[in-house]
Formats: sequence, structure tokens, C-alpha cells
Amino acid sequence: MSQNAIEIEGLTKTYAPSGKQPGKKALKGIDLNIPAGSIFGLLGPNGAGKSTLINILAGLVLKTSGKVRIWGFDQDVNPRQSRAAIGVMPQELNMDPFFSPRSALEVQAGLYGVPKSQRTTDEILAMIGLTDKAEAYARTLSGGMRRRLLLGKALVHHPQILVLDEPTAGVDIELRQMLWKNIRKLNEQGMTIILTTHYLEEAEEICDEIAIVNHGEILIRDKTAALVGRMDKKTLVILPQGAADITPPKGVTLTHRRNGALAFTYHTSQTNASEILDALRAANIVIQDVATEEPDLEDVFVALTSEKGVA
Ligand SMILES: Nc1ncnc2c1ncn2[C@@H]1O[C@H](COP(=O)(O)OP(=O)(O)OP(=O)(O)O)[C@@H](O)[C@H]1O
Repeated sequence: MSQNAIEIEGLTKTYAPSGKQPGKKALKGIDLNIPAGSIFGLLGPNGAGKSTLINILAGLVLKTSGKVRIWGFDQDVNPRQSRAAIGVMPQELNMDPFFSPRSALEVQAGLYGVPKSQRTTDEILAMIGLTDKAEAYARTLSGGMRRRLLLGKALVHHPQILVLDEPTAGVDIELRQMLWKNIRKLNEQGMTIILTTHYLEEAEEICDEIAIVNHGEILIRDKTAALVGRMDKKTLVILPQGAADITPPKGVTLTHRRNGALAFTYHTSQTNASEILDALRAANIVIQDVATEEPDLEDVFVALTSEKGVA
């Protein structure tokens, strides 16, 4: 087994123009290794190239150039093995309306050449909570059930790597929790998880490592905690007793909160919190309450993607 579940070198993708659609350079030379056993988040604004990258890994989109190794198998040299190592839960919910969950899983297993003796259909149905609906027509399933079935379909061939494209977009809290519980459990059993999500809070909570993609390039990649730790920004929130008037120290931004609190945002490399407290004291402001706010992944994301001119 390789140390990395995925190894990508110089990956590019240019979509050819078709009809009124102009051509598009969706990936501009991606280098990325994803460690085996991790939960890896691929984040980026709409149109950044995340789906293109995932679809290339899944063998659904042909790359223009570059190398992709999946579980040690070069996609160009061993396409069958590299495809067998990966399971993909796509975003879209279209599925054959006449298949029951059981037959959908069986057909999928057949497509991957999983022998009957190695199929774990009942186990998968139980895991995705569809045992009761095993024989129901797919068209009678709710949106949430269909999404769970998509997860099940991604698992029929026992892949080492599971890729989830926006797994929790538009799903209710209960289903979201169920999906994360399953994903964590699969990861604990050794499966490498790669996911895209727009929910940054969720990514911060669940992902070991994160890469932020924008305009077809990787802007940054790091362990989640290190990424957030790079933000040289903090906010000191002071609730004063009565009305307060103060000019903040140089380099500190003051905003007034609706509850009367004063929020001082500063760069930790330039300003010390004690300078702000000294200024408050000098202005004879009596502090009723004080709190600090740390940056989160959203701050990192906005700072990085807005630098490159994306709202
Ligand atoms: N089949 C295609 N033909 C032409 N251009 C395409 C095609 N698919 C995607 N693109 C373009 O490539 C770029 C990257 O798209 P992609 O879907 O990979 O982004 P994304 O990061 O997944 O966005 P989203 O979060 O909206 O799904 C976009 O500009 C998109 O319009």
C-alpha cells in the first residue's frame, strides 16, 4: 500500500468549446497528495474546479495532461485497478426510478464485477438505514433516502477511497448527522475520505487536512488546525458599562455591535491585547464583560479567495 491514497502531478483540464460554450481551462496544473486514512476536504468557490478534479479521479472526465495515481495505480497504466480503488457519491440525485435500493446496489456491484459471495448488500442497506425500503421503487424514496442510496452505491465494491461531492448540500440536520456518523465510521475502519463542501464549519470540524482551490489552482493546503492558525487575526469584544467613546490604537479596527459591545479586531503580530486594554483604561471605560474571538476556516477562505478577486 502506498503512503498516499492519491498522488496528482501537474494535472490540467481544458474543456473544449462546444456550441455557444467557450473553452475553459478548469484545472491549471494541480499537484496534490492525499494521505491514506485521512479525511481530506477540497474547498473552493463555485466554478473553482472541484467537481472537475473529483470527476477525473473517478474516471468520469478525461484529463488533458498530468499524472494521477490512485492507491498506487497510475490511471493511464492501470485504469481498472485505479477505478476499483475509488467509490464516488455524486451530487446529482438522478437514478433509475424502477430499481429498488436492493437491486440498485446489486446492479452496481455487478458493474464492478463483485462476485455474489463478496457482496454485502444487506450490510450496506442497514448502514444507510434503508433495510425497510429495500424492495421499494426508487421513485417512492424521499430525497434524503436517495442520497443515502447514492452513498451505498459508492461502497458496493469496497473501495479504499471514498469521494463525496457536496454530500450534505440541502439535506436536513438529521440526515447530515447520519451521513457524518457513517463517514467517520468508515474512516475509522481505514477508508480514506475526500469531500467537497460549502459548509466551512463542517469542514473545519471533520477534515484532517484541507486544500483550497480557486480558478483551477490550489491556493493552499495544510492540516485544518494549522490553516486556521495561520490567520494572524483576533477580535477582542468589550461590553462597556454605559456609553463609551474611544479611538482604537493604530492598526486596530473598531466595530460597534448591536448590544453596545465594542469589537476590536487586530493583527496578533502587530498588536498586543494589552495595548487595547490600556487604551480603554485611558478613556475611562469600565469593562462589564470581555471575550475574544478566534478566526475560523471561513476567515481563511474569504481572505484567500477574495485576494484573487472572487467574492
Ligand atoms: N463540461 C464542461 N464544459 C465546459 N466547461 C465546463 C464543463 N464542466 C465544467 N466547466 C467549467 O469549468 C470550471 C470548473 O467547474 P467545476 O464544476 O469543476 O467547478 P466546481 O468547483 O466544482 O464548482 P461547483 O462548486 O459550482 O460545483 C467552471 O468554469 C465550469 O463552468
